[in-house]
Amino acid sequence: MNAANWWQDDCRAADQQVRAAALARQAQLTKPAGALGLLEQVAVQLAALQGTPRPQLELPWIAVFAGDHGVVEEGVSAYPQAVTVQMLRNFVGGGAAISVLARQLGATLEVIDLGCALPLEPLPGVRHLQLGAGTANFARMPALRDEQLHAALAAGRDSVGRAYAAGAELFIGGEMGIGNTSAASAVACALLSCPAHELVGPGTGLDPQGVQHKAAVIERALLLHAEHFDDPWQVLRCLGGFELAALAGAYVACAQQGVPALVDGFICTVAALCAVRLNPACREWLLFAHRGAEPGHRRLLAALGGEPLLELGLRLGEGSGAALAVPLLRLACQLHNDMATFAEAAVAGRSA
Ligand SMILES: Cc1cc2ncn([C@H]3O[C@H](COP(=O)(O)O)[C@@H](O)[C@H]3O)c2cc1C
Ligand SMILES: O=C(O)c1cccnc1
Repeated sequence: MNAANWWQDDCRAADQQVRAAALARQAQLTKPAGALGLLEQVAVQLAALQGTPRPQLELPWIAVFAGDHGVVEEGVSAYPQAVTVQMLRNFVGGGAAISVLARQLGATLEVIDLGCALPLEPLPGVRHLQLGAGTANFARMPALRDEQLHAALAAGRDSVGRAYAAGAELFIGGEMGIGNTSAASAVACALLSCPAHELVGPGTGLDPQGVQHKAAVIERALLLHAEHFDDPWQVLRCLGGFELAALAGAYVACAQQGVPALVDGFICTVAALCAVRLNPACREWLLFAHRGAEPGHRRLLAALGGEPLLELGLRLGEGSGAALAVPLLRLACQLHNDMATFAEAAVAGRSA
């Protein structure tokens, strides 16, 4: 193994003894067996991942990765590229959806600028890594250079390192980058061997004609880069983005460092698919927050065997859907930890 390819290093294993204890506890709680559905499963999974029979979710860590996309010159987004840097200011100004959600949750919000196309002044509270002035247009050439992909993957890993050091019990990745539903769709088509029209959707709000044009641009790019599609690293290099790669690196690092990750929307789920292709053992550390409105999200979740907690018609990104699922996960933990057992409450168990 190439030592530089840190993403191939071993992942931590969930604690199977704790899982068995957590499952046994669920069976003793005063409710019909299985009656809390997916909430039981996520509490047990969090217990096994956190290595404790009493899972906790006091400090979620939210990292929003931002980067621009050269493919926007093909006219694939309903919004102008300037929105990426403008939203970076909004994240730290406190007015973005994820800023509001992070405040309400008492979560740490870290904002990482990986490389925007438009000029951006240094912003207090933003980590500026400047991997380039956005990616290249993947409809014409590879989106990233090798060193940019290495740096983006490492940026995700390093954010997880800070989350771990801060004692965060959950990692949420978010993204910002006009055009990134195109990059995400292209990556997903390459990894799933799927034609563009089956995965591409409106993103920020293209009309049906716009979606058709976006699919045609992606189809052209798929033909251009097809020789690389058996290697997830090459797929990210040819079709990905700085923030997609950082998210993929973060998800692998979560599994290596032992921090459960809660995956957000369509874009994050594509990054999760990349992570699982780069290092299949990381799958166990991924929880899925929601199924969003972008039509390809359903297929992505199915490919990953991910069972989302929420379905709210979200199509925002930024990590917002994952943040919205945190109260539910917290309640799942509290139910698991604080409900009485049949014996404690003197309630009769199942008769047959
Ligand atoms: C104001 C605004 C805030 C956002 N926050 C997240 N996105 C989301 O929309 C973008 C992807 O959609 P597309 O591929 O169609 O450009 C990403 O930046 C994503 O995070 C936003 C988009 C806008 C316009
Ligand atoms: O689900 C997402 O991640 C998404 C969908 C549309 C626009 N931005 C993000």
